Amino acid sequence: MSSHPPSSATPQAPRASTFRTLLRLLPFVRPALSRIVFGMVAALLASVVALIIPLVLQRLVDGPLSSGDSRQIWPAFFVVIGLGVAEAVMIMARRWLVLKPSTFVEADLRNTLYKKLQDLPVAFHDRWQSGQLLSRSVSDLSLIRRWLAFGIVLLVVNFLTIAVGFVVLFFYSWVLGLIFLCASVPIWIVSLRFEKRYSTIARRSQDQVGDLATSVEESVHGIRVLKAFGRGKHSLRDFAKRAEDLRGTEIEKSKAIAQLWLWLLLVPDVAFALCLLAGIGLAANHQLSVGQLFAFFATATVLRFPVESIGFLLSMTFDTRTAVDRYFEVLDSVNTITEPENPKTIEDARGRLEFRATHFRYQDSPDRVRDLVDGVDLVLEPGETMALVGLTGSGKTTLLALVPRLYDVTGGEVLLDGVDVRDLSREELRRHVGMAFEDATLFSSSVRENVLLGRPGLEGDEAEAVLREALDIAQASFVDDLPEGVDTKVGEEGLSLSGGQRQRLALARAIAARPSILVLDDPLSALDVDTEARVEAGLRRVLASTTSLIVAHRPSTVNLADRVALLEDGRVTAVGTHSDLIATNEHYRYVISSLDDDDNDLHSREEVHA
Ligand SMILES: Nc1ncnc2c1ncn2[C@@H]1O[C@H](COP(=O)(O)OP(=O)(O)OP(=O)(O)O)[C@@H](O)[C@H]1O
Repeated sequence: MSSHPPSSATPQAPRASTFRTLLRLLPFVRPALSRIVFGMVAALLASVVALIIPLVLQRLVDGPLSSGDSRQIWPAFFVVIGLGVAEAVMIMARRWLVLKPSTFVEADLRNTLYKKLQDLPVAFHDRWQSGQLLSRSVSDLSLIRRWLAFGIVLLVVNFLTIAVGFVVLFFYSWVLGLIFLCASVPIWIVSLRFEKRYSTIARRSQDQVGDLATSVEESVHGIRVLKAFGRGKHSLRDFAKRAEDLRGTEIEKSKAIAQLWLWLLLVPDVAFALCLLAGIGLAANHQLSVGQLFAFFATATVLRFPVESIGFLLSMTFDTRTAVDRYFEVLDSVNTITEPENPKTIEDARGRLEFRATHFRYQDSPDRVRDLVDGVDLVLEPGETMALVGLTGSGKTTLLALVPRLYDVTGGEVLLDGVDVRDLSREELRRHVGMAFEDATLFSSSVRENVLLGRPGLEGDEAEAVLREALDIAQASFVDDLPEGVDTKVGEEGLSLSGGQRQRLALARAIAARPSILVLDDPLSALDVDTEARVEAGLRRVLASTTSLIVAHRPSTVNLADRVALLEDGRVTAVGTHSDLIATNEHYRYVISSLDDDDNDLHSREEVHA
């Protein structure tokens, strides 16, 4: 799993404005846009209705209440009731209109992100912490959904309500309206300052959530190691520190919100008091009727919720802006493993593999270090089995990864039947090349699905035959003893199986793909000597028609190969049969003698292979 930032420590690119950032959601929101707009209209109507109620009250106070004509009270009463019901219906309509489409937008955003993650190269995943990706695809997206369903609608509507409300206040009394307007100026200043401060804290908080998710993911993933080494407490300390960092940031966030709230609560109260003072003076001088004064305060009360909620809605908007930023950081990542513009095809794959002056270095390797793969020239003829041998860390796994383009060469070429692998479509390349890794990864599905992963179109008897043959060659008949045979679910990452069992299934998966090139990264390391010998015998049958490049960590694996290539200082310095190289190459003898093998006698199992 990746272990490097981007995390909270990542320097940020220059920030686009909040509006521009949020606008990037538009392509995803477009299908839901009409409903969201209608939702806003419904919410706005609800606000307008709420603002009309004080008008009726004014008529009531200045009319029947002051004249004492009780008959006129009832119509006003029913009008107020009617307006109240209309407001409730509008609010319900708003919720109905926006809730459902926002879930579709969220699902679309999530699927797009997942697709992108599948498409991005291994080099991307090397750099990104899994928890950061997890938090982006779960909590950030749910934030965006809530903002779409609720935040943006109320933000727009509340601003409009406040604007309309101010006009109404001016309508009742321009003096009181002006006082109210001037008194609210500090709110706008504080809100603008809030944006800057809050956005920075929100970003830190969301990144720290990602760090925390990485911690959980790593400790769950490595629970066996932690338990075996009694590192639970250490891991807890590490986790607690990250949780504490997040708590600190959340407190900072709350303080910023609390400061804004202080102004949002204080300013209307002060404005109310000032207006009350001025209003009583105006009413005493008969410049304002009691009904108008009453309606003014009723309207100002209606405006209280929109004004107060602005703080919450702004913080929600800035949280969402951060979530959108984080989301698009992944989506904007460039996939360096590109599809060729004019892909070539290999009609009849023969399986000739050639490394021609191949160079490769990892993107974060320092300039002073020479290329890890530093000019490899190597040819594997069709049907040939080649073992790749070298000291640990010499770049064997890396060289193998260049064949299916898990990484792209940084110089030279890798050719398949004379075609540069970068000129083949990725889909075609993956059809020609099958791969099995030392750390066999299985998925939480059935044995059958895991083994036939590379043959998605296969069904019925044909699928069964391929499955059985692959399991047979990989010596994986243990699957028949599982509770539901090949339909048994192997659990998360196949952890219900032993390491050797997982390796055999991963090997069966590579075999079932029926590639013309098989790339095996020490696929038998977890097997006992006898099982390995049987697998080797099975492989020999398959490998006869398939070109294979096998990283060998045990002399017994070398035994499978027609020839052996020696990787030394980033180059292939010798190619030959095992016995030739033993006889002629000192470094090869040194490497072989340093390899771990339970069975040092290479020839002791020849009868098995015969
Ligand atoms: N994703 C990566 N990013 C940066 N450096 C890496 C990455 N993967 C491997 N390396 C470095 O490249 C070098 C070669 O690694 P590689 O796994 O290819 O060697 P190897 O010969 O297969 O080793 P072993 O025999 O121990 O399996 C190592 O020094 C390793 O630290």
